[in-house]
Amino acid sequence: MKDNLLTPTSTSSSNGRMIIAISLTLFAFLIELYNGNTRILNLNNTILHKTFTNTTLLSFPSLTTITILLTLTLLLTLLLHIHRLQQTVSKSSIPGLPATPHAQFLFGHYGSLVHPSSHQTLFRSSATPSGITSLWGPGLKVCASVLKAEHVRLVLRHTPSRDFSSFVVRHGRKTLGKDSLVLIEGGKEWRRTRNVVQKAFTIGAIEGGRGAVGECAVAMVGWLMKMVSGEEQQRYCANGCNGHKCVQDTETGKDRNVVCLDVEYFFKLFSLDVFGRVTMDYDFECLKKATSIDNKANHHNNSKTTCTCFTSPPEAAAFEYLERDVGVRASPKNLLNPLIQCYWLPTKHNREYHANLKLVNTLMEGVIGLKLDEFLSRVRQRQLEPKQKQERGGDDDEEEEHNMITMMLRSVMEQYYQQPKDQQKQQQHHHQNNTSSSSSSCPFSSSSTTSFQESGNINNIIPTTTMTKSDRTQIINNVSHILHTLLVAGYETTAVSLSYTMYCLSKHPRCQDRACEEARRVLPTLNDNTKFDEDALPYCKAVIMETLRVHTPVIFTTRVSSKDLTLDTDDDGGMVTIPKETRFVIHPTMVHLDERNFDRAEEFLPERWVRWENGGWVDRDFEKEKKLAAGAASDEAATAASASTTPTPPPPSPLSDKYTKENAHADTISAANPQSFFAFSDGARNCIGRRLAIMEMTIFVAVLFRDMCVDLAEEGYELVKERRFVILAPNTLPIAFWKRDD
Ligand code: HEM
Repeated sequence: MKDNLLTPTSTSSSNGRMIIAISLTLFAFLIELYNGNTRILNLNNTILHKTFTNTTLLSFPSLTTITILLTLTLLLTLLLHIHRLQQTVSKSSIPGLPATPHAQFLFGHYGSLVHPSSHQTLFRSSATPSGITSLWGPGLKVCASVLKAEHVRLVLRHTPSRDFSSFVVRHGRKTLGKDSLVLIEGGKEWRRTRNVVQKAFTIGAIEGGRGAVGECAVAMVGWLMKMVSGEEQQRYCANGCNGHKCVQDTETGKDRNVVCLDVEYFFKLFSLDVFGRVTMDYDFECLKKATSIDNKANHHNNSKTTCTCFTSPPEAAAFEYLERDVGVRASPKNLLNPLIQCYWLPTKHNREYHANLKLVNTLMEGVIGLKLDEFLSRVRQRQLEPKQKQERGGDDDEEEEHNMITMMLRSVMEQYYQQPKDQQKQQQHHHQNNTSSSSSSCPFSSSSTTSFQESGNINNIIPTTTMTKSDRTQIINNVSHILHTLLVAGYETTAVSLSYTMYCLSKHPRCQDRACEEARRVLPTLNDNTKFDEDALPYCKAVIMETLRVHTPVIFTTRVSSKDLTLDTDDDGGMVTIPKETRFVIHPTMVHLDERNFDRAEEFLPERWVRWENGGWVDRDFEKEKKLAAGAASDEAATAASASTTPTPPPPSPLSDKYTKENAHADTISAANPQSFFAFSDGARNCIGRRLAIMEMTIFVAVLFRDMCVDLAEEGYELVKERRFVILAPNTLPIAFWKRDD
């Protein structure tokens, strides 16, 4: 293990000397004053002089004297305290681990944590050889960070408890509701809420959404094609906008029509449309509305190369506003700004906030209300059926209610009607007292004492008489909060990930060609009967996995350990015990880009996830390849066996011929270990939307690259990432799309 760096850093020791010097000077001044000897400070005849040289000081101190002495003593104590804190933060937060520099006495390493560029220094500079770092969190909480995949897995699987700043929780709850899944720290309350959502995110429900995702992807790519061909140009991009343009292909010298867009905005529309159709059984028509508004009035020509003349449909704009609002209000910059912290102040910001929240709530509640009516009418019908038929009806229910929103309604109602009456009343009362719909209580909150269990048949639980108005409001509200939470967790993450995919593929045209080959083979035609299946598109899926590995959108996640964890610090048997209650900060990008976890970690190589076999791409089996390689090393027939661990390259094709050398380099990469991949976190608290997100993005990549190509739209463009709350997103990302001519 490295030497322990427990010595204070040079900055903090010079700060310490300065503090001691100031304290001593103040102390000397105090003594001088008390002796009435103010002449050395030339204070004769000043108020201070009169105050202190008056007889009152020596006989009986005046109120002013006491106040001044007290203030000075307090100041002195404070300075000494700060000095002590400075000394503390310069040491390791966990005994046995090296100290990490750049800690600050008030916020610890928080300042460096929030700046993406500082992560590298922070997490790597002072880590043990196995990648463990000790940190100070805000308020000098003890923190640790781990880089080795094995350690990360252990931490994430050990406990689902997260630790949040109280500001994030406060503002998050205001918008997403008191029992928002993402904001509950852990424990039984989290488990109950998670179960409700989990019941809706079944494999069947997600697979049932493939058709809708395919349709949204085809609509978006179809629109891009029209833009490129100029069919839509007149309407959207006329009058000087450079969104649509004709450029010369550098390789062939031929003219090429392209459309250039700042992509994140479009992927947000796509992601919202998909979310609506898959989870709410509702079509927001965001893309359609955004692209069919005659935007000439909104036309602005401030971008040199990228078309920006679109207006967000109101729903998309409202979701976007609320998503950003939490980040703005919880930002450390605004913590002391009452105009931002107080929701009730009549400011422009607050008016906009309330209007957007109302718009979103009205929309959600309207959709849920309709679904609830449909569901109730089915249940009532069944209640009227003869008993025998009711008993057989269980299976039909399952089929009929395979959409997510109905399944959520079902779980919420089961919970609600399983509770004793007095608890239902209590919740309604609580709801009525909270005029803001977003702060109502939830039936599966901690106040509920009933166990969360399968009820068997919901037909027997729902009252046969009409549901009371307050029951209805309560149920709609709870489902609305769940949907809003899911939307916040899944909307921007997906759009940002798709944007990064465009960036990676622009930099790696050889991967575009391989994705195109696969898409054309698997999706020879695109029509109403096309079956979209991400599992049949392993290469496109590998492109998504590799993008998420290299550009992980969620910047970090936290866990609070519930027991001591012993981890190795180096290869020589060194160990460290990290005490319970330690807060772990896990930074997935740093883990993914660490050579300990992935071979040639900095390179973008989808081939680490898939191999060519029997005329198509298949997922690579890391464990099997590892065993084969290990067996081969000890075996006589080493050469023959090791050949089977090296993926067979695909046969040359007209598309990939151009990139023979690059492809050969990619095909020799060793298999990725899926257990070292943490873009969706791990353990019981992993991302609930992982499957949906991968399905949505894989299908989009296949549909797009089947017929189109992408490139960076601005020469010399450099990817700059900005932090938005917990997401790291590209600042701008201008991408040029064009139609493949091969
Ligand atoms: C590329 C897209 C996505 C990425 C990279 C992503 C990533 C993550 C990560 C890293 C977490 C934190 C888990 C932790 O603290 O350990 C998370 C949580 C969560 N995600 Fe996702 N996510 C994505 C898409 C989605 C989608 C589409 C949905 C739903 C529609 C969703 C719903 C959630 C929810 C509800 C949680 C909170 C789970 C809990 O606290 O128990 N996510 N996600």
